[in-house]
Amino acid sequence: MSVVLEAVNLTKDYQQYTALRQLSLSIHTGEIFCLLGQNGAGKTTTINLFLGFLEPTAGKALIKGVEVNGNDTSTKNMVAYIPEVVQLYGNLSGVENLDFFSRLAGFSYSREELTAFLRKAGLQTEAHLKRLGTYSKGMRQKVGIAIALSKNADVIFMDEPTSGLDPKATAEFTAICKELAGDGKTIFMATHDIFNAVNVGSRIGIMKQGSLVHSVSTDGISANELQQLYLETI
Ligand SMILES: Nc1ncnc2c1ncn2[C@@H]1O[C@H](COP(=O)(O)OP(=O)(O)OP(=O)(O)O)[C@@H](O)[C@H]1O
Repeated sequence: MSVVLEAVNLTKDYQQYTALRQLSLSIHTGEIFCLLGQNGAGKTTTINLFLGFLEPTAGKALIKGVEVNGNDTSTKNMVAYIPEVVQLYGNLSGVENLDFFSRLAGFSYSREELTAFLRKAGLQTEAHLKRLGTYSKGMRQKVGIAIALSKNADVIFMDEPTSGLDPKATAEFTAICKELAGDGKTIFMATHDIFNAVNVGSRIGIMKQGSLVHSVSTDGISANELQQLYLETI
């Protein structure tokens, strides 16, 4: 498996404060990496450095071997970002939102192709033509995933993807992530949801005050054991 995401001594300081301290990490194709840590541990900072929204103070972030540089779009084209609350147009339908955002990214798809992306993202066909304003949080998230698929992104970053989702929506989300990883997508999520991290993740990182303290495989680890490790760490 090839390395898709790499951080090499990646560091971000805000004046005197170090939000991310010498992160070194390699994530391979098809991995689902879940980053845990208390509020302020540096999870969003890590994602923003990979997305090129922030400039590192030291070290580098690479995507498929290409160094992330805020002024260069080459790595931006390889990634998609799904924020905690997916911002879409409430007056447009799911398919219209997808059409709009995929065009913005430079793609033009037929109606059949758009609905195929929505179905792949788990959105039921009956919902495709309904106004976004009527969608639940989980449904909006599925449109976010469909947008990521339509951009042909190799890596999908997610911030708090299961916060506020009910157990059924969380289970659906987990199944979709696993399917995408099986198709060769790489997923990096920041989360507080230990139980779901064990369920969905192939590897878990635990951050404390800007440092990655643990990076463990989920093979053979229970949610209770991970919770114990988390509590001992933070
Ligand atoms: N623009 C900024 N200026 C100064 N400090 C900042 C700035 N952005 C983030 N920080 C600080 O950097 C630290 C890491 O923040 P970050 O958002 O990465 O944490 P997080 O782990 O994502 O937290 P949460 O779980 O609350 O989202 C925090 O202490 C935060 O206050």
